Amino acid sequence: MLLAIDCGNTNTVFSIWDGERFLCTLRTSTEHQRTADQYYVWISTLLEHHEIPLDINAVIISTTVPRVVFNLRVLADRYFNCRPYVVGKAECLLPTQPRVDEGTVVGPDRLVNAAGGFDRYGGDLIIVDFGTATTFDVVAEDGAYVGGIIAPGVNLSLQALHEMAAALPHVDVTKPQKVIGTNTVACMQSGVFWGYVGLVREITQRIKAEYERPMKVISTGGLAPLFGQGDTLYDEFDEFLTIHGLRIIYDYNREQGNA
Ligand SMILES: Nc1ncnc2c1ncn2[C@@H]1O[C@H](COP(=O)(O)OP(=O)(O)O)[C@@H](O)[C@H]1O
Ligand SMILES: CC(C)(COP(=O)(O)O)[C@@H](O)C(=O)NCCC(=O)O
Ligand SMILES: [K+]
Repeated sequence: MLLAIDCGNTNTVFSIWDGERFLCTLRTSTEHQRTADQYYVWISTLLEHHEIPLDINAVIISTTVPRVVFNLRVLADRYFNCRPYVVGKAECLLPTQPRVDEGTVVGPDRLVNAAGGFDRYGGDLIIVDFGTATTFDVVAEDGAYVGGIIAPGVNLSLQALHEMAAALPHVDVTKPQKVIGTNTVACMQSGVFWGYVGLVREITQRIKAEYERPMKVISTGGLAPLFGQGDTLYDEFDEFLTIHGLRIIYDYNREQGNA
């Protein structure tokens, strides 16, 4: 069984596969202090709940938080008796190399999205990923990651307003009924919601104009559907794009005989 780990700045998602068959995902908050033993107790309890035997013998990790790698490596070594592939490290091969400025370290999540997106939808893509940051990844005709955009995440923007402005409360993002807010919460929700709809529309349009070839827009991340509602911001929403990308990169390494 394969354990594929997608660790973002906010949440870590473990997905479990039996051969090619996807079994389940488990989600926890990202904390670099969490030890291998703590992960193991958590995974084994949840798998027991799902009635899935714990028979993991391969691990692949993508993380935007470098400090979590140590404990995840210990987890793989101590409990699953294997050496994990860590996306972005030399030991993990990529189907295509990114084409970016020399010395740039691309977020592994973006390389994984590019691999998953290319496998599912072909090249010439814009992938919009709503995470801690909102990222736009441009995938070329041959599947290479060739750049993109990093914007502040939706919840990060709302949190920043609350933290930096004494009179602004903590609010959750939602689609407001009206644009003109008539109370503080409605004003904040309108600013963030319509601001992000505009951000996504403007950035995708500008990428398309600069790229000079027809492109498909794929969205992923828990908040993506909210912003697509009733609008034509994306061609597809793909909740499992990142874990699919991890699967593709894992298979590629096996095919290449990279043990
Ligand atoms: N379905 C959802 N509804 C509301 N908020 C969500 C949903 N999914 C994720 N979030 C929030 O979006 C933010 C980014 O989460 P996530 O996509 O897990 O980020 P990352 O990949 O950077 O860890 C977090 O604040 C999370 O709580
Ligand atoms: C842009 C990111 C912070 C997004 O991370 P996330 O929101 O998924 O936690 C991450 O991809 C990252 O740290 N990137 C490094 C810089 C780059 O990709 O160019
Ligand atoms: K992201």
